[in-house]
Amino acid sequence: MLGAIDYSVIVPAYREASNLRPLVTRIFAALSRIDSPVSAGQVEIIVVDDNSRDGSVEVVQALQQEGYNVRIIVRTTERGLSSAVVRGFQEAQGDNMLCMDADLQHPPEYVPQMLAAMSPTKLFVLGTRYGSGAGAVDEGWPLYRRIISNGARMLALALTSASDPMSGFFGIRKEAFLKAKNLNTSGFKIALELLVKAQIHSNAIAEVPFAFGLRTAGESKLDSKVMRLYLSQLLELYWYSYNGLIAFAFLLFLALIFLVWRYLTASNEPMMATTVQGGGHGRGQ
Ligand SMILES: Nc1nc2c(ncn2[C@@H]2O[C@H](COP(=O)(O)OP(=O)(O)O[C@H]3O[C@H](CO)[C@@H](O)[C@H](O)[C@@H]3O)[C@@H](O)[C@H]2O)c(=O)[nH]1
Ligand SMILES: [Mg+2]
Repeated sequence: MLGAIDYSVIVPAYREASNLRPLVTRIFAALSRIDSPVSAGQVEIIVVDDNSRDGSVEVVQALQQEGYNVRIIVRTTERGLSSAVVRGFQEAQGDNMLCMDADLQHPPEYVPQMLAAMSPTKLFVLGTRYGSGAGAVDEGWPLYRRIISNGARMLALALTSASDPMSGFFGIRKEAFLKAKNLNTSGFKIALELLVKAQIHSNAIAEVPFAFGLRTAGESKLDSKVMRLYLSQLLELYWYSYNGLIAFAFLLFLALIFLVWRYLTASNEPMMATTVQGGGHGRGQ
């Protein structure tokens, strides 16, 4: 697979050894189809792994030996989805960079279309789970996950016109990525961060409806810490995008949500239980 690399697919991965082979082979199979708008030889895949030590490195080495243009970066001093994506973008050879999850929830068959949607005028491509052509977003999801997903989306409405900045399946042109300064790389929402800080206007966004799959192997790493990080990221982005007054109003709104939540959860607790739970047990992000 020689020739210029125009497209880089960045895959943040933590303990995803069993998903990497199907991911890589399905992406290249989709690119090798006769109707693919992008050819396999133009594409590299970069897995950014946070020292999973679960055999991911060996899987990628085997795929390389079979001729797939894939490499793995193993980070040992940093952790977190968003910072892994940024690291991948920094290492990418292609001018068109796509981010997708390792766990096959972002279907590999959409990759050619997502890559081809980027151009000098379409600086950002977003896989969206909303609108016509998208599969049912939350089929099979528990209620709490649906509420979190929709709540998170609504809170970002005033920051971008993109229909689904939370999908995690998105691409950005290198020149736009380089424009974004002072990125907050904590948590999961790097797409929203880039949409705001690279100042992507609505007419520069291409949207591709897709059906969000179910994870069949490994575990989700989205925990309450990720949600708290998202709220603080939102606050910062409101501050960045608007004047302090609107950010302050948003802070009050968040405080109100918090109070309602405390009230609702407290009413389900015994009278004596004024303090609940210890610290989070999620991975540091
Ligand atoms: N390198 C690295 N990768 C990570 C880390 N945490 C998660 N990942 C990788 O990031 C991808 C998404 O993580 P999941 O744990 O599968 O998250 P999810 O709950 O399915 O959330 C996904 O879907 C959401 C939409 O419902 C998205 O909002 C979110 O960004 C993500 O794409 C997976 O490939 C996972 O291995 C980390 O600390 N480090
Ligand atoms: Mg997932």
